[in-house]
Amino acid sequence: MTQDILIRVEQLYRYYSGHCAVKNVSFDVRRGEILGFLGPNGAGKTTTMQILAGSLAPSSGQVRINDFDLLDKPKRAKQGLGYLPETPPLYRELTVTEYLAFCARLNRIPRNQQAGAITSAINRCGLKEVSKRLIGNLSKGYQQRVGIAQAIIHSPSVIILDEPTVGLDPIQIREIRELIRDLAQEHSVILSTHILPEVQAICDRVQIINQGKLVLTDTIAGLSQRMEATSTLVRFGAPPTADALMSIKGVTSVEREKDGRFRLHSQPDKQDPVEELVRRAVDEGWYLRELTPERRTLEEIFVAITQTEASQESAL
Ligand SMILES: Nc1ncnc2c1ncn2[C@@H]1O[C@H](COP(=O)(O)OP(=O)(O)OP(=O)(O)O)[C@@H](O)[C@H]1O
Repeated sequence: MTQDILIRVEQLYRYYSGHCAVKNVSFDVRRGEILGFLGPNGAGKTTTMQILAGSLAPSSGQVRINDFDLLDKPKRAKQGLGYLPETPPLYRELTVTEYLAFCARLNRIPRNQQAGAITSAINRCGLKEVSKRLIGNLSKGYQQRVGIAQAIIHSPSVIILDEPTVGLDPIQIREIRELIRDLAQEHSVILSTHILPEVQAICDRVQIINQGKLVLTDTIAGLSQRMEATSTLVRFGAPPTADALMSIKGVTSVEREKDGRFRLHSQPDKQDPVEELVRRAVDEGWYLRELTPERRTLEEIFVAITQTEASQESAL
């Protein structure tokens, strides 16, 4: 395992009494990256994250963290990992500092380094003003920060955040996303979420899991490419016939909208019809008034990928 690969997951399976929740999942997490682990509810994200965190045993497969096998050397492997579960493990009756002191001991931070580790986690997670308050009295956004502080207290090389913005208001969501980006300067991050724009906003790379299987691994740039326009809305002063539009190279189908506009479909990896469209509109006097490329949303790509998988499965 090279120094740049912090986590290596190989052929992971997890069964719950006959039901296969994670099927043959393999991936790496590299130094310095924020990896988005994206999937709908019930896809197998939490199960995978729990296995990585060492709180759930896999049915088969291997997880190595900083080159330590999670099953053979659990203590050494877990030292390299911080975990914020979907429901943060908080003690509401403790103050923030008391709770983090408890977490520092749990993580076996040497006694003479505990105070420094607590102060650093408090500062990095923006908890200074609430450090003496009871956790139970904090807002959900601050409670989530405390959850993140416990995940980083032992300076792990990778942190796993499972749905860290669920249940937060829009301002808290923005703040937590900023915090994650800040943390990524020192830690690699696995961000497990079902929120597509969250992955786009924060991550470098994305993996999509559906029904326990990884169905896509790509960079965010690659994902953007998949979102490139496959249709163009056009409006003309003197509209041509649909047949004339169909004759443009690259156009695969033409739809007429109720408001008189046309939607021209094309294929992303084939000839782009726009240049010829503009030239013909000028040459043939169609008076082009509007030309709007329509990008595929991440949702559409997600649905397309997951539906293709589902139809392939049902065909077997
Ligand atoms: N303890 C369990 N016993 C039985 N089945 C389980 C258990 N935990 C999860 N499952 C099932 O395994 C599958 C994957 O669940 P998992 O919680 O990993 O998905 P998820 O992607 O995290 O979804 P969510 O975002 O809803 O938590 C689901 O079908 C779920 O019902």
